[in-house]
Amino acid sequence: MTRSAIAVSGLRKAYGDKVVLDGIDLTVAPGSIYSLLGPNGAGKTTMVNVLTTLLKADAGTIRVAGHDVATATRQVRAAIGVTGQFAAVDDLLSGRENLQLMADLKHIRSSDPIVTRLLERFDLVESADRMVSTYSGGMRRKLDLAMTLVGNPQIIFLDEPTTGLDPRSRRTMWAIVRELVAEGGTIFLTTQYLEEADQLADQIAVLHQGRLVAEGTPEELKRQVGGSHVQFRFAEIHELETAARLLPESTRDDEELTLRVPHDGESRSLVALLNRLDQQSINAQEFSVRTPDLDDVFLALTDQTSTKPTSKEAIAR
Ligand SMILES: Nc1ncnc2c1ncn2[C@@H]1O[C@H](COP(=O)(O)OP(=O)(O)OP(=O)(O)O)[C@@H](O)[C@H]1O
Repeated sequence: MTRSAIAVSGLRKAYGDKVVLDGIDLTVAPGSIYSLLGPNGAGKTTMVNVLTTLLKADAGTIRVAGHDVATATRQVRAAIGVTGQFAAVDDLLSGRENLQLMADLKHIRSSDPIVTRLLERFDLVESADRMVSTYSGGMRRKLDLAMTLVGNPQIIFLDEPTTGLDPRSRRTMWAIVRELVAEGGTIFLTTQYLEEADQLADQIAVLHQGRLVAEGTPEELKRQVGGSHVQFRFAEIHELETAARLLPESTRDDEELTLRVPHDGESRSLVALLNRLDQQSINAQEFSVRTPDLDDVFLALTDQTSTKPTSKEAIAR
């Protein structure tokens, strides 16, 4: 059996009487991307800090790269790289100097070729000798990740690596993350962006109120909230009532005047459905066909049913 890159059992962590992680079990397969998804304050950074030896757990067994984080801190640190939300980058040094400093900290001799390769890889050659204070947010994130890769860590922790980045920089970052995994690395990624987890992760875990409320592949999680459906909105309650009687498989929302009808996603059955309504002279003010996305999963799991996030990507706080 292949050894897990990360194996966590019964992890608990509280700050005073505030329990942040309340019995977490998870395993991460080598060479995969595992995404821990949760809104602000869910405990994602706390989890990363425990797994990367920066913070002691109150209870539980945690092995990273086969080493116990409580007793083999040095071995764990040698096997991992961590890119934090607040970059460890020094603003008053150039990009090249930051990378060199990291190589020195890791006691890497003759680091020049390594630094040059990383600058090339992250498209930072032109700005390599400029002070980091002049870099854009996207460039800083790339430099931060480049610094994490100094010393070729087996397991890379990315704590919200794209928060605050524009869509183009976010996509560049995703491409880099995919490359790292293609090269055999293991990624533990925290994010509050559903789209990011959907795009990148092999396994997603949803963290809510200290517990993992769901775990699975993006497809498995989407399946949990059911299949596609058509949603109709009516102008009058009597139209909703007539439509609901006609379509007993539907679920209705009297306040919103909407009706949700399960649907197989095919155009022919959509036409048949619309015809059934039309034959009874029922006219919906609007309708939409929806396949479940991770927004639905998150809202269903955490019971935040009142409002849908305005951006498809972001989970509402
Ligand atoms: N050192 C600390 N002392 C007390 N409470 C803390 C400490 N660090 C974090 N917390 C609290 O623990 C909870 C989890 O915080 P954490 O930073 O792990 O969440 P997060 O999911 O990473 O959030 P974000 O997305 O906002 O970074 C929050 O309520 C936070 O206020």
